[in-house]
Amino acid sequence: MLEDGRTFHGNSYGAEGETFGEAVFTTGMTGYQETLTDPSYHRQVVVQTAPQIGNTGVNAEDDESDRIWVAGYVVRDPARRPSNWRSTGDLGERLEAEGVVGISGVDTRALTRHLRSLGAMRVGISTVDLDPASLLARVKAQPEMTGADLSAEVTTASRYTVEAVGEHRYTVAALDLGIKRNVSRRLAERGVTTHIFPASSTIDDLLAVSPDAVFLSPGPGDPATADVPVALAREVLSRRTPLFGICFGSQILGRALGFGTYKLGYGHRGINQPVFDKTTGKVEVTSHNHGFAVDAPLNTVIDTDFGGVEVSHVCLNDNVVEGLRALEVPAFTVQYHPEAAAGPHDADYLFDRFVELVEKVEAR
Ligand SMILES: NC(=O)CC[C@H](N)C(=O)O
Repeated sequence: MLEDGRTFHGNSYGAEGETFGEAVFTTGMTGYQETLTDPSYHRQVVVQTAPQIGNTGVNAEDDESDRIWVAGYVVRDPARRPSNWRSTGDLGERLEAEGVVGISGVDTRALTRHLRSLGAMRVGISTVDLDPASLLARVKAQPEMTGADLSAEVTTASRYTVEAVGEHRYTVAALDLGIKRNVSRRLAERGVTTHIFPASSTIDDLLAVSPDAVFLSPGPGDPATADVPVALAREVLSRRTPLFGICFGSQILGRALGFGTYKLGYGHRGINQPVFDKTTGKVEVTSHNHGFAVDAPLNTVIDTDFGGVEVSHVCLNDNVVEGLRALEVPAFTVQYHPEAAAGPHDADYLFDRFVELVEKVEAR
């Protein structure tokens, strides 16, 4: 039941019961396990446009966090029998085991077109309340994503460390606003040890590990609510410690530089979004999961409290800001996911850019 009253009937998939959230669609044809376990999908009911989901089962290696985060799951045709050499289980059974309410047999193409025309909106899925009027009333009583402050609900309870692989080169303090495992994995491959901090950490907490750089993670919710991490980012910028932000982290760094953020109509979620890197002139195919974006002018150097800043990356579908680069302090961001698993890997170079930025600052 969507908040505008449009209803889709289907079969129970995963757990029975009832769930509510923001209905969003993702166009990724692979990587459903990574999608489900991405904390940025907290409070969102994910609609998969790919018609068949679950074909390769689930495995022990691909989770991006230690649980499924989506509030609900909408698919067309779930696999009746998974088959893959890495598969250790069935997706429907895993959804059920984790209490995730889903629905199958839905015309996900019609649902996606509806969301694309009218925008992301609240939704409910129920196997218990089949009365449209009462379900609709409860959908409308749910909180909206605009104004949602969710970092405290997804962040780590205490600090932990992911060690560098091979020789240790640098130490990064990462603020966990909903981090995905592949971020620290990508850094570890480059000799970086990452200390992952709870969202409420202060600048002194971060400085206690003597970081060579700070990372602001992806995460769920409305960046306009993230005043505490924005203040922290401003302190990091003032200290000229290298700073890299991904997605939610990009929005926070954008706000720290003085930009506003706004909600997109239906967001970018998928793994084939074209992004133009203005620093190289190259187009990369990238993974996205964002419903908000930074509001900044595209083709000019913008004067901020921390010197000139330019938009470094732009989405070629709709000209949305996909990255920022500070010219006078060592800080940059991307709104999309260079750490993307199951790929694509075009944007992997951004982790090299981060390490090169740290190298440059250290060499001074
Ligand atoms: N993946 C993310 O970090 C998402 C950021 C933010 N919650 C958005 O939807 O835009």
